Amino acid sequence: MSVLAIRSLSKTFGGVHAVNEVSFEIGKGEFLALIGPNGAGKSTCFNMINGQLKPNSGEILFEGKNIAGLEPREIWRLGVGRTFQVAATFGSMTVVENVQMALISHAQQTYRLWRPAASLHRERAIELLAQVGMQDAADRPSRELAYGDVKRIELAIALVNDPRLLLMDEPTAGMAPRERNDLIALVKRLVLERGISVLFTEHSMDVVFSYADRIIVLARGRLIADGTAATIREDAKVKEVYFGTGKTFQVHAP
Ligand SMILES: Nc1ncnc2c1ncn2[C@@H]1O[C@H](COP(=O)(O)OP(=O)(O)OP(=O)(O)O)[C@@H](O)[C@H]1O
Repeated sequence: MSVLAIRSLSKTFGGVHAVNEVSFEIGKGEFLALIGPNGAGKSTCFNMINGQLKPNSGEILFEGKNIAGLEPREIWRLGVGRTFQVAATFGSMTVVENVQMALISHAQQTYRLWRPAASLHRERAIELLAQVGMQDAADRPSRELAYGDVKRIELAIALVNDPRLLLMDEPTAGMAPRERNDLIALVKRLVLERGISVLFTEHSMDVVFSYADRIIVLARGRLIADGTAATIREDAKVKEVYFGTGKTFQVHAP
């Protein structure tokens, strides 16, 4: 059984078919890239899966259960993780406190318990930081971190609820090419080690074609291709929608 099965998913805004009868699946431990030109419907698709948007029609089966239309928190608790931007909100907290906060929230403890429980979950938080190579920075204020390191913390936080599916909408936005590769290589390692399935969007074709196990392509709300890097690179429809965008499908292995 697939971890996630999307069936005929649709969402319209006014008269715009942002996502139009889209169907695809993700297997266990699969690293799946969702690509497409601007306005293709990638974010809309993501936001329906994580609960921020309600679909007009279609099913989103997570481990066989239809989660379409559930609240984001319910979906998260079922085991669908996502990366959140921590940079702005929690800059004054230390790195480890940021992760502890997420653990406390996961355990449904309230914010007012935070102070007396400052050491709560520290051990588990350090463990999660170790998984993303950030344990040495545990007691540094988050605001002092380089951007690439903040992204690693966001990843550690996304692992707090032991997700079986992780959604990453443009995880490397704003990063330099080298940093992008490092982050995606780290995610890929976690996918392999923990057997998590990952759905990610990414504008760097180099990253997508180097790391994704499979690639699905949206254009104007419709799914136009689904296959391995080799298949997608040669797909006539894909070439057509990307023609003239300046994007190439060359693989520059990092
Ligand atoms: N809240 C909204 N209200 C109205 N139209 C929207 C809304 N969100 C998205 N759209 C429209 O839906 C279509 C798909 O947008 P979406 O943001 O999902 O595409 P995308 O593939 O993520 O694009 P990008 O790569 O530029 O982020 C676009 O035509 C967009 O203008």
